[in-house]
Amino acid sequence: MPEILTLNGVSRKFQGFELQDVSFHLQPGYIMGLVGPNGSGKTTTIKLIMNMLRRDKGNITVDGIDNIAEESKAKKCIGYVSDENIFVEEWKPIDVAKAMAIYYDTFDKKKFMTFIDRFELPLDKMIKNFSRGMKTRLMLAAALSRETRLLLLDEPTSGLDPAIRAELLDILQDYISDGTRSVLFSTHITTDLEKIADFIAFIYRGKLMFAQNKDDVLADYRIMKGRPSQLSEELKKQFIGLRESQMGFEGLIKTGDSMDAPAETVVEPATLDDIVVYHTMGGKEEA
Ligand SMILES: Nc1ncnc2c1ncn2[C@@H]1O[C@H](COP(=O)(O)OP(=O)(O)OP(=O)(O)O)[C@@H](O)[C@H]1O
Repeated sequence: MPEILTLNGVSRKFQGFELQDVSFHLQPGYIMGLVGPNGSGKTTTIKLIMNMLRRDKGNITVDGIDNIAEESKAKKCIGYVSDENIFVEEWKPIDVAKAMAIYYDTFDKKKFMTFIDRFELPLDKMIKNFSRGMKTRLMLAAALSRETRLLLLDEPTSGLDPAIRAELLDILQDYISDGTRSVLFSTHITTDLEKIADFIAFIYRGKLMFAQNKDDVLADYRIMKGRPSQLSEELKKQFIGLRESQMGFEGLIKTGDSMDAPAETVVEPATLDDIVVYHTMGGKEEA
């Protein structure tokens, strides 16, 4: 079975920003979370996969299909949820169903209606009068109601209330459970990723810092805390990001570098949030 998604040396330049040489792949049956601070290139990466933006370099395949040479075939494999509404604002959910049935031969109206009901969406209201979370739920209902191999979701959980968010995470796990499909979703809510992601791709200032198994990522880093007197210049150099105060210090360090921690410093597991936040504070560049 081919990889569900492959990016090879993908680059795109805007004024003041460049997505540089991004390469990663996603195998069937897995969920990958795309993280990084505001403006780091997550939406740009997702739009390049959707060919909504032209890349300058590199190539992208979806289920083995080149996303430019065979664009419509590739897009049929993808269920896409944008960070903004993609439907005509004057449409009601029933108009979305009509349009989906025209564009996609695998669209299942019954399934769509079941999701409309499950996501508690009104049938008789125009999309322009939907809240942000309702718009996201509608795009999810549409994306989940046809046969796809990849769900490509741009911050799908950020506008959702906790109950629907938990439900969505269950839906995503269900989606990949037969081992033939995958999910790539960007988010700032790293606790969602701690729950369901198998892989984490971390983009910062247009560069892919890593795309790795989540457990390996968590095993790779530690938080070290201590008193100011324990922080030598030598130790400072080891930190990826460091916070100092008169009371003490706390920083992110590679697990290997934490092995010879000075006596009485505290070394703890790092969360994904710690890993993202400390990487963006500056300090040592990744090897
Ligand atoms: N069409 C465009 N024209 C010019 N610059 C753009 C365009 N699209 C994106 N950018 C720039 O590319 C950079 C990355 O933006 P992008 O939306 O990919 O970030 P992001 O990681 O998704 O951020 P956020 O977490 O805030 O959604 C930003 O500096 C943005 O201004």
